[in-house]
Amino acid sequence: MKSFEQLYAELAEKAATRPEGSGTVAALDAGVHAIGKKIVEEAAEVWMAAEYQSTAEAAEEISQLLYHLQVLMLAKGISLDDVYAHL
Ligand SMILES: N=c1c2ncn([C@@H]3O[C@H](COP(=O)(O)OP(=O)(O)OP(=O)(O)O)[C@@H](O)[C@H]3O)c2ncn1[C@@H]1O[C@H](COP(=O)(O)O)[C@@H](O)[C@H]1O
Repeated sequence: MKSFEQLYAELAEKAATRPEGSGTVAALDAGVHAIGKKIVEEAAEVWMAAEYQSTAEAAEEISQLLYHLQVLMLAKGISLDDVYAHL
């Protein structure tokens, strides 16, 4: 289990070191357009899970949406504090 901050730090490290086989590196290389499409797809899966699936399944979909949002943040150079400033 990891926190939102821990995941962001891990993904930032992946982006910097570009380890072989990293899905995050592949997503960043695919670019903002592809990441954005993934976010929309995952958001729809969150919605569907919340309406028709279990609480645990909805939580898993939410975790995937948060992951892809963080990938977009990294692709755009947006820090956690940049986002937290608006919360
Ligand atoms: N938390 C996540 C995470 N959540 C979601 N995903 C990605 O989102 C996909 C989930 O999408 P779906 O369930 O819709 O499955 P899918 O449509 O079949 O997926 P794709 O065909 O698009 O790959 C997964 O296949 C992963 O590619 C994640 N990929 C990585 N992480 C974590 O990110 C860290 C770095 O990962 P790597 O960069 O791969 O090393 C690790 O700690 C991972 O646990």
